[in-house]
Amino acid sequence: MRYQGASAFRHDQKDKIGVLLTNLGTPDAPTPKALRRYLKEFLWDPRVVEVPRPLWWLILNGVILNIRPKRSAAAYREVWTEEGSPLLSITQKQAEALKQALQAEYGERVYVDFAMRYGNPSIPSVLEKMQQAGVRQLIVLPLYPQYSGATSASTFDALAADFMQRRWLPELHFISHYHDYPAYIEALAHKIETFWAENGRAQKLILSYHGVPKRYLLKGDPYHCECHKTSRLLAERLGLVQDEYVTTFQSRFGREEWLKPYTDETLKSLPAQGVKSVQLVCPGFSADCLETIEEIGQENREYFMEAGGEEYAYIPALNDDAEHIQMMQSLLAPTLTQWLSRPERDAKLSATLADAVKL
Ligand SMILES: C=CC1=C(C)c2cc3[nH]c(cc4nc(cc5[nH]c(cc1n2)c(C)c5CCC(=O)O)C(CCC(=O)O)=C4C)c(C)c3C=C
Ligand SMILES: [Fe+2]
Ligand SMILES: [Fe+2]
Repeated sequence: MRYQGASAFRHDQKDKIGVLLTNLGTPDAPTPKALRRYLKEFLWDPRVVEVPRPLWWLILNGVILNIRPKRSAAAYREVWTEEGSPLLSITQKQAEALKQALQAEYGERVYVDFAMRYGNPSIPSVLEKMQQAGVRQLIVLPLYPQYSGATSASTFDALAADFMQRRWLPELHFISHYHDYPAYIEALAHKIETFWAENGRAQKLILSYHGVPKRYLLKGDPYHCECHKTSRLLAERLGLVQDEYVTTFQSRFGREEWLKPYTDETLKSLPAQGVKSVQLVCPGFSADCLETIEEIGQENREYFMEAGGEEYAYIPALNDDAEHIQMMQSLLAPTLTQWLSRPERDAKLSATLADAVKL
């Protein structure tokens, strides 16, 4: 059978409105074996690595998957906690807090869950769970504030691939970005101001975003512009002038040129320009993860200190902060209120119709 139906469907089941939070994903364990599986899925996604498939298959399977898993596993071990991968445990907490908030406001008709684009819990497994639970209207909120083909569009691909196999599709609202949403800017600004109130201010604030190959920008990916717009709005809100902050890009992969300026090179060059104290914030990461805790919290700190820097601080991501959850709640509110204003499906009538079909 080509299309998967909901054969266990009961006509007296109440319809629900689903809210699905997604993030990138993470390995199941900090081991080379789990990393190999995770990186194989992640790096084979043509949205992530735009290189002709036969050539990339050879490089990925012949070189990268023989070297990278061991190196990445060592890095993941540095950040792994009793709750597992930080990205997974924080996303889980975000979903739980959002569920509490939305159900308190709208009641049990709203169903909240989370999924990962790569690894577990997978998008198809959570969509199946939601369909079984009666979700007929679905809002998907990928927790990527800035749109990129490599992240937001790739998440849409995974949804579409699942829907292509399903008989009964939900009504869909896909939130493709929120880089300039006022409550997001406000939550970031408040996080930074709270940090300043407790720790004082550094000479420079570094706004570091995950990079992508420069080629993607030249081909029309709006990610670079959206990062810069987030930075500008945040700087305006904080009253920062041009030389008090800088936007940089981190986490390069491979040999080609990525978006510049690079975070590591910027940090290595700042002390010689007289900047001895910096604070870093990563507005594109909605949850702390390997790339913030290890790369920004540890690796880049060493580069800065070795270059003559004196004070270095990382300001954590918004994670499951109440203000972050409220931001998500207000982002979802217009669609939720609109959908909730429609009459509920008449379960009683449907049950009768179903009986009629059986006769
Ligand atoms: C190979 C190219 C990569 C592109 C393009 C890319 C874009 C991109 N990634 C994020 C967010 C995250 N990336 C994370 C880890 C990570 N990213 C890449 C490569 C690319 N990312 C790799 C190989 C890895 C794995 C770690 C490693 O081996 O170094 C993470 C952290 C996941 C975790 O488990 O903690 C996040 C989050 C964005 C936002 C983005 C483009 C905009
Ligand atoms: Fe990445
Ligand atoms: Fe741009």
